[in-house]
Amino acid sequence: MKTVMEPKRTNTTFAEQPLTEKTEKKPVALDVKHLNIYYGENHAVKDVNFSIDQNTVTALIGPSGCGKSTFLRSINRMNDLIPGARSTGEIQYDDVNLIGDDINVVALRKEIGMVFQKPNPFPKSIYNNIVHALKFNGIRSKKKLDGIVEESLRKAALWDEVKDRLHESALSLSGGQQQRLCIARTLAMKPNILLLDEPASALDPISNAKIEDLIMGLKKEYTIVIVTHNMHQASRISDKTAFFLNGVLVEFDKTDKIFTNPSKKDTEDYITGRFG
Ligand SMILES: Nc1ncnc2c1ncn2[C@@H]1O[C@H](COP(=O)(O)OP(=O)(O)OP(=O)(O)O)[C@@H](O)[C@H]1O
Repeated sequence: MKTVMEPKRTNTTFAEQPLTEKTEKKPVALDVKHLNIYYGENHAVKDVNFSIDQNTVTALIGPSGCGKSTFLRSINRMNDLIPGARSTGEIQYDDVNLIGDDINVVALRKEIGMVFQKPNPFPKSIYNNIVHALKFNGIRSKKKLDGIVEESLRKAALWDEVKDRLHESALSLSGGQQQRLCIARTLAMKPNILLLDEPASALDPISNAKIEDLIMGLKKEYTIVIVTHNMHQASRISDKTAFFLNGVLVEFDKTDKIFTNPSKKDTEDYITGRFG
């Protein structure tokens, strides 16, 4: 696996820095230990401990404000952008603590990509949405860029719908297509882990189903962590489910177990809709 430690300076630019050698994938993708996240005085994530296996889909569920998105954003350091946010503890990834001080956040976000609730394509062509970051990272060969565009769009189950209109504006796509384009854009960076923050909640049921199928297919190649408010979606697509409440990880287990025989009463109350 690639590493996200601050790369050694060479005569290439910072953005072009290679992410160093690949070694064998470990069975655990992310190992979270005593993770605490604060916004000023607000203790939003409280002493969370669990590990996420490679090539699985993990659903994060829980009522609004329980810390799901905060936890998700901490994995690729998006919380760094929020004034007053700070974290303690560890998120181990390939023997590197992702919340440590010595992390190259640019490299980290290539390896751990994120897709948000609202599709946010650039106001550029479909093609340029995919190649934008690749060009920034020094890839110039048209043949290579064309290849990555096709590969990413195929993986995101969008190629057949857009292959004849690659140079049209991404904004001309439907919401569901835009979201698959955003997934393709993330896949073009060749990540190991995909973080999805309610990626289908703003979409119609057919687009939602396409995104769910896509996620289930992508886990062969990627480790996926998804925040969802949709219990049916969590039970359909995830292997494991983490239930958060008031910043605490109440229960983490196989999805079947969480939805059929949870160990904690709070989990049962939440999944059966008796909560709040
Ligand atoms: N940018 C921010 N600045 C300050 N506090 C924040 C910020 N984002 C979230 N919080 C606080 O952190 C806590 C957890 O919020 P978070 O958004 O992580 O919950 P969530 O479970 O993802 O909620 P939702 O399901 O509504 O998206 C809440 O108390 C919230 O007010």
